[in-house]
Amino acid sequence: MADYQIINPYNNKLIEEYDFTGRKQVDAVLEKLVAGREVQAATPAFERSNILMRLAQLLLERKEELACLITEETGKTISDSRVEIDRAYNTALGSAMEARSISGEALDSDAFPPQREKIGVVLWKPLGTVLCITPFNFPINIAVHKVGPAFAAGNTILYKPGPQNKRSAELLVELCHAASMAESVLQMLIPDIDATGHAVAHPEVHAINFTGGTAAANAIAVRAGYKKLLFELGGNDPLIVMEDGDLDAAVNAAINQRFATAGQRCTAAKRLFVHRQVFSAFSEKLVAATEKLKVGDPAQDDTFVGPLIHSAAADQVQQRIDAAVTGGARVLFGHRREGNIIWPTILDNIADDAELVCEETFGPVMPLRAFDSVDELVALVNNSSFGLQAGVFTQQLSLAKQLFNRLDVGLLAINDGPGFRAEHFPFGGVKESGVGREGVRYAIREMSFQKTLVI
Ligand SMILES: NC(=O)c1ccc[n+]([C@@H]2O[C@H](COP(=O)([O-])OP(=O)(O)OC[C@H]3O[C@@H](n4cnc5c(N)ncnc54)[C@H](O)[C@@H]3O)[C@@H](O)[C@H]2O)c1
Ligand SMILES: O=CCS(=O)(=O)O
Repeated sequence: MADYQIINPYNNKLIEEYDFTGRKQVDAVLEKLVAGREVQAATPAFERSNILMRLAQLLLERKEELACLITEETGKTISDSRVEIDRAYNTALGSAMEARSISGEALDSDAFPPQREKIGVVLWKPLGTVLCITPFNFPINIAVHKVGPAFAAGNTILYKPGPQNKRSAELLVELCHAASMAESVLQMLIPDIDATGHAVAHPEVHAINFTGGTAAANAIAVRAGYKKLLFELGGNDPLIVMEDGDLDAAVNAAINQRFATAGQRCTAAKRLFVHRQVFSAFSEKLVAATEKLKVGDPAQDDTFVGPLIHSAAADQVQQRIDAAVTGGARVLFGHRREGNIIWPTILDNIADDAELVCEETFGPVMPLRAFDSVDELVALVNNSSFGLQAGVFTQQLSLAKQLFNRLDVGLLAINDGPGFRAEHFPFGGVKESGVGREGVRYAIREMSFQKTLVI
């Protein structure tokens, strides 16, 4: 039996089965990427930019093919998959633009005695070879968020996609090579866990750019030693509705940022905190909007919620919902499953220590929690091992600024949900949500080092 079977999460059909690669293939590919550093060193920034522009164009030209592959592999609805390719286009375009402006700074030595009349010229230089490891849920855009900036910075790249995403990843690499990214500059492998760890520890790998869960991140950190780590990890992001918040806008954000992608987003609105004064009105609007969502075949254009990535993922979400209900939670909508599909589910009266609330729950379920004061809200939101993003609906700018300062997150969106993301904004969290920042310009710096010339 093959090491891995790609099974369509909606219809359980076998798409492909294959064996993982081993340490020998990792060593052989890294030998190519060492040679590729000379190719990168000889490629000026404007040529790297042009290659990334061509990649952006190819992503648009092959959008439907890429979107269908994502839907087949992950069960993401075709409408969400198309949006992902539009986002990947922006990410590639942003990488192309930033490649032309990786600027450093000049320093005068006369800031401190003795007088030496020296000038320091500080430039950003590539680290060398970056191992880019991506998760299942946004297989193309998250890969472009790694490959694009790594290439723009002048690195060579070993790209390790999720095992479920082999075909979409292969097409992405085909497009990168068609855009003239040399094969000695970008290589893709799907090694087994041991060989992946071998790559992490390999002396010719200078940085690990990883997006995924905490368990994998911890395993990588153990093998990586003091290499540069860029970790984009989990989230348990709050969507907050204050007593003066726009309830229709908040419902729209909650629906799109929790039930789209079947809730499988690091920045999904996984916990909803609603001021008690508007709790009933918000809940009624939310249920009424949720009832209208189409659930089912992700290949249909009008489907809003498709299946989770596999049965184990659906089992975990169902068990957490069942446990919350057993613990006294009230079901306002949903609590239904068919195959790998979990219906959009809305609960309230949930215990604050329920696993559904305390852990990162990767599914279309919304726990609603009423609160009465800002101090209570801050304590509830910060009582998490994660700290990725947050969103608050309020008209009080002073309150929003207070929450910006008091919440342990990497981003606070005002009158939007925690799922807000612009590809060129800095992206990342605190605590167990990760280390470092993506967002094209910031990722370029993470995969570079500052080199100073003194004149
Ligand atoms: N912060 C972000 O930008 C972001 C974005 C998407 C997903 N995520 C997180 O990713 C998780 C869901 O994605 P997933 O299920 O693919 O995550 P995962 O951690 O299971 O896998 C992520 C990647 O790491 C690889 N991997 C797994 N174990 C490994 C190990 N021991 N050593 C090296 N590599 C290993 C996988 O093959 C995959 O390519 C969630 O926690 C989600 O919050 C975070
Ligand atoms: O899973 C999170 C990825 S994104 O949609 O926030 O970029």
